[in-house]
Amino acid sequence: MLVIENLSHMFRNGGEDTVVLQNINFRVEKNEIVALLGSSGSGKSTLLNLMAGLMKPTSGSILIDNRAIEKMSENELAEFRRSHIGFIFQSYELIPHLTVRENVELPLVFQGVRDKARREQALALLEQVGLGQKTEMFVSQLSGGQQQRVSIARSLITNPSVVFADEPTGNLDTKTEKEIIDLLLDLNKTLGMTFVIVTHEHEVAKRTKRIIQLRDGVLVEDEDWGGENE
Ligand SMILES: Nc1ncnc2c1ncn2[C@@H]1O[C@H](COP(=O)(O)OP(=O)(O)OP(=O)(O)O)[C@@H](O)[C@H]1O
Repeated sequence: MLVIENLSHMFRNGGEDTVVLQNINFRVEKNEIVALLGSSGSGKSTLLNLMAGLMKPTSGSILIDNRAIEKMSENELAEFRRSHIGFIFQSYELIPHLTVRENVELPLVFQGVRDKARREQALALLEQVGLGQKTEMFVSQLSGGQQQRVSIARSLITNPSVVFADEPTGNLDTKTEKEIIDLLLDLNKTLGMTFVIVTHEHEVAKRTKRIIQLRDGVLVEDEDWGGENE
């Protein structure tokens, strides 16, 4: 359902070309949870930006649900992103003066979903991420780990085909990091949600069943090692 085909990208700065991704190929099936691992400068952010349709690749293709996103117009892409792709960011990107529930509802506001239906879906997801008691608090009153749970609930509310998590535990302590990855593994299992977790930490990556590793813009390893519990 996410297919990366012969993907290459270069940046052109004043006559000089920097090749950042070289002929990347992999596919992520529906219901999979994978880690995209690489050290700083390996090309993770560039790959993520391409997969999320935020940039067009120099060559190659990104298919999500059999649709080549690099071929879409800006409008098509904006609409496709809203309904097919979820995001989780290192710094949560929540709106501090809205409540927890309002933050989670926001993507549905943009889709024109009615009040009552929005509220019900948001409350159900907040229950699922362990924030059933905090729905009417402001996000600024929550801990980092709780804020990341809100952002996870928000990423799921449109029932996307894939959720991209960009260093989702980068701002969290080790214990909270473990809890957040536990939650993503649980949501993968219970909802069948597909996650791509971008990280530079091997400790985080090895908790998923499959690790795709980038080095200097090249995919050096794509290992399905069975996961920690199997
Ligand atoms: N706009 C740009 N112009 C030129 N080079 C760029 C540009 N953006 C990124 N790069 C280069 O591309 C390479 C990969 O960068 P990228 O940000 O994708 O790596 P990363 O693995 O995400 O690193 P980090 O974990 O530090 O964010 C780096 O060498 C970087 O300097």
